Amino acid sequence: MSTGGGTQDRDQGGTQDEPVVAVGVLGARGKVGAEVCRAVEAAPDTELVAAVDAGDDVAELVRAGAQVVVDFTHPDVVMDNLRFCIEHGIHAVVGTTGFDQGRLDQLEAWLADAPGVGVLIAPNFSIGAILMMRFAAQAAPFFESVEVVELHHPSKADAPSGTAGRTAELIAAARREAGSAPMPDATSTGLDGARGADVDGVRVHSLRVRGLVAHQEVLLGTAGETLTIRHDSLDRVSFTPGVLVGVRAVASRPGLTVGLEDLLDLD
Ligand SMILES: NC(=O)C1=CN([C@@H]2O[C@H](COP(=O)(O)OP(=O)(O)OC[C@H]3O[C@@H](n4cnc5c(N)ncnc54)[C@H](OP(=O)(O)O)[C@@H]3O)[C@@H](O)[C@H]2O)C=CC1
Ligand SMILES: O=C(O)C1=N[C@H](C(=O)O)C[C@H](O)C1
Repeated sequence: MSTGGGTQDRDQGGTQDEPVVAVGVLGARGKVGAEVCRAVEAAPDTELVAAVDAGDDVAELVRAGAQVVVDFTHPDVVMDNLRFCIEHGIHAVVGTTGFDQGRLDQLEAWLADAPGVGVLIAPNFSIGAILMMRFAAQAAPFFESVEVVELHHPSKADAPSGTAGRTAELIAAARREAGSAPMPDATSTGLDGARGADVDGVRVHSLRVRGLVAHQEVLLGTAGETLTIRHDSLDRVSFTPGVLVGVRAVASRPGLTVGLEDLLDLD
């Protein structure tokens, strides 16, 4: 569905110095995509020019003049969407999960043939979740044990969540850099899955419970004390300010960027 014109300065928002960004949304009728559409329409410096969902013609993004596409679809379709965007010179801000190293390598290869195009992939766009990941990585070398528990709604396709996978990788990297010892675990017998998934040596446990949105705890422990770092997304509006940060920045970051943290002034 086209929703209006392409690139222009908008009377109420964009100026000569601040052009309005023409945005297309893929997954526009989904839980997060619908919130993103509302946020893009409400911001003074972005304009929703195309709202595309399953069954719609993706070429509408080109016809509508989208400069940046936001993708919140499904791990099974996101690579085809990104190939289309890159081939058509459209920058992409991606919330959809399911990216392993193989997929990131493929994106780098496509982007090498499209200089100037930027793709930003962030496993979580909420500021609280980004800080939770950072605090967990900072704390991890100070404790003998660190495990991740992620809790989501039962419509979620992937497990563990992209956020939990990224958190585990950041924890593992921080512990490697600090020379931390392997975590203690005497388990020698147990049911498959009882100890969760092993992500880079960090145990990750996935719960799917009706009523939940998106939640994560990182539990750290050492002799005589524990520390629990918890984040809760209670509403999907929590993701939209970060998405808009990405929309505004992606055109000035050609190539592949993973994670929103480099775009925020966290240090
Ligand atoms: N990075 C982040 O901060 C966040 C990431 N996510 C991730 O975003 C993704 C979407 O989540 P959520 O909104 O909850 O999921 P939903 O299932 O609610 O929404 C996905 C939407 O995309 C549609 N869709 C499917 N295939 C295509 C296609 N080829 N082109 C366009 N649209 C398509 C779906 O249609 P249909 O239902 O008909 O298939 C659906 O409307 C997931 O991977 C999730 O993990 C979620 C929250 C935050
Ligand atoms: O599917 C979801 O809902 C979410 N997906 C992302 C993930 O897999 O980490 C982000 C957030 O947890 C919500």
